[in-house]
Amino acid sequence: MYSNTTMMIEIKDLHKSYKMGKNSLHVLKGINFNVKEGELVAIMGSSGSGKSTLLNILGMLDEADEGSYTLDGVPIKNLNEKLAAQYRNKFLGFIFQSFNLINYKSALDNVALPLYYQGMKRAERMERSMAYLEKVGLAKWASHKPNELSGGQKQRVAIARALASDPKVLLADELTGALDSTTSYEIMDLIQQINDEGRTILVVTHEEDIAHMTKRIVNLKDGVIIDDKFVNQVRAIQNV
Ligand SMILES: Nc1ncnc2c1ncn2[C@@H]1O[C@H](COP(=O)(O)OP(=O)(O)OP(=O)(O)O)[C@@H](O)[C@H]1O
Repeated sequence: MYSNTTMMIEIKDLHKSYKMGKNSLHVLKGINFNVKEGELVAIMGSSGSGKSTLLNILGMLDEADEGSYTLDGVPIKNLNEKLAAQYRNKFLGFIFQSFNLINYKSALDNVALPLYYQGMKRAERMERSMAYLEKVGLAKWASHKPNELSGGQKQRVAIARALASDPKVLLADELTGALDSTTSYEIMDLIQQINDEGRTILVVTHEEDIAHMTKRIVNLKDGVIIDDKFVNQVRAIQNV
């Protein structure tokens, strides 16, 4: 079904332990999985199963102890720190449960900030940021600060910020965790639209109904994948 599709993420025999004094906690115990371009994948598992650890490694925010990770054909281990940072900015967009917006900046400036760090000229970054705010339905709220926005609106700003760099992969850690169910489904509807346009998205969640709005569910337990299956995607908007 995917024979002509690019492999976006390839992970082989990934291990990660945390040192705890003299002891070591083996959190990821040989993870193997691949994600093709355009997939929408949920990573599920109970608390402590290693979901965030895996997402942090996929997001190049942390390194595995063993195993290989290839992102869009590039083995991550071969990159020096500077290249890794450039690669992360270019290829990956992050969305968090707690939005991680800067409170004293407007919605527009929050979206534009990563573009500033990438060296984009002001006129271009403002135009692009406005276009992404429009895409997430928040053009009218561009000048508002995060504390004037609802939780769902804040997450829309965060999604616009993640998209503005045009990353190949979006990584979301419990993106609906701070939202009521109606707002969660509206946010998942936006995620589904973004995926429909071909963007690869991975969503960590512990909520079954959110996971079923993706196309594939990977289940982690005690640091290993115990189940990896394609599912019939539930359209989020039916639930609103
Ligand atoms: N930096 C760290 N140092 C030590 N132990 C850690 C560290 N980060 C995570 N752990 C431990 O590793 C295990 C897996 O944590 P992780 O956050 O990946 O799980 P999770 O599945 O995302 O859980 P949750 O759903 O509660 O966020 C847990 O036992 C956690 O306490």
